Amino acid sequence: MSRPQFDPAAYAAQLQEKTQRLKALLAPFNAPEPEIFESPREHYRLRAEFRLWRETGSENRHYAMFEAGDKFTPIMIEDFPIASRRINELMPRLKAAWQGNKVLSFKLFQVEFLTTLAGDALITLCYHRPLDEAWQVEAEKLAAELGVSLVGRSKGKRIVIGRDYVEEELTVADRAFRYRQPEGAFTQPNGEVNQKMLGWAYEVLGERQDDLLELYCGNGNFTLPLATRVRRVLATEISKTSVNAALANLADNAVDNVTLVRLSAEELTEALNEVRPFRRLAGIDLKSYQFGNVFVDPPRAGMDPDTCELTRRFDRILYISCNPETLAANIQQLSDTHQVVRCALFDQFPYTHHMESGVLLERR
Ligand SMILES: C[S@@+](CC[C@H](N)C(=O)[O-])C[C@H]1O[C@@H](n2cnc3c(N)ncnc32)[C@H](O)[C@@H]1O
Repeated sequence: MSRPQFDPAAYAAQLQEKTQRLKALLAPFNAPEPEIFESPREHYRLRAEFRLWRETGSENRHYAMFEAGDKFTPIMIEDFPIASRRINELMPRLKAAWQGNKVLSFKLFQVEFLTTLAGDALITLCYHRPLDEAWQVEAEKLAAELGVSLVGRSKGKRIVIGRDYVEEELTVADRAFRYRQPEGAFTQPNGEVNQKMLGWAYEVLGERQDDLLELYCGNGNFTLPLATRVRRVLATEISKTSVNAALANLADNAVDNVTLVRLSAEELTEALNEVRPFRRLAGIDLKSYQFGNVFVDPPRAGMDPDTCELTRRFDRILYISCNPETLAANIQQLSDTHQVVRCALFDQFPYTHHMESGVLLERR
């Protein structure tokens, strides 16, 4: 993550610029006016990742970040107002702990914080050395002192002290959903805005009598509330860690109309096009679904052309995107059969040019 230029006075103008950019990208498709969902101006980011910068000739290490494109000029970070209050409270306490403790600080090069609106916290410490018993003893003391879970990482090895996930609670249409969000897998960075996105998607999908196909479902962030709107859901995701979290989240929330399969979007497309069978789909009767709706939330690259083509089969395509350029390219591919009937801008990433958006496409 490069350093966002924190400047609350500039927030409104930056959001206006993003709104204009989204409108311009969606103008060729006669999209309606976007609904705008603002972010808190500070303490909105639930995750933060810092490199550590070691003073020359000393073992003192400092939190550091870099501007995009410049890996050599560290910017020392003492506090980080865009990050959650919990991260800001933990940062100096963690730094004091490693400055006074060689076992914890030796070859420590990166620190990652993961927190939740519900107040949970997990810290990942990344090392350029193997982790031994002495490290584990000190790390256990530190985890207890800070009241967090701790993960030590070194060359593909991982030691977990406490849990390897944080617990979150998000409310959608007056129902509270409990989530576990695993370390090392995707989570939405801006909790308040995420909750607004879930509410928007829930409202826009509406109450349906048929089924929903979900691609790129992650830890089940959208799956849980959207499952309450339809008869059945078939949800897919590529990451094993996220799939395991999603399975736990479905069980914890007693959501029982979802079938979850670990498949890439490309593999699912092949399965639905009967290009080849997949063992992971054994026992699932794809033909038994009455899919009227598809929900997608792909990574920045958007949907590949074949997956995008697959979504054309559905009357309703609900699309959340973290990259408006690839969103526009996908809509372009679908525009002869589908039209944009709702759209929204979710300001997940204040003080950066990044934006999250959502569209509902319906068959013409
Ligand atoms: C933007 S995240 C959205 C996750 C989830 N909807 C959420 O709100 O947390 C995109 C997800 O797509 C998954 N992913 C990336 N490439 C994929 C692919 N080719 N097929 C399926 N899932 C993929 C990632 O692991 C990640 O969980």
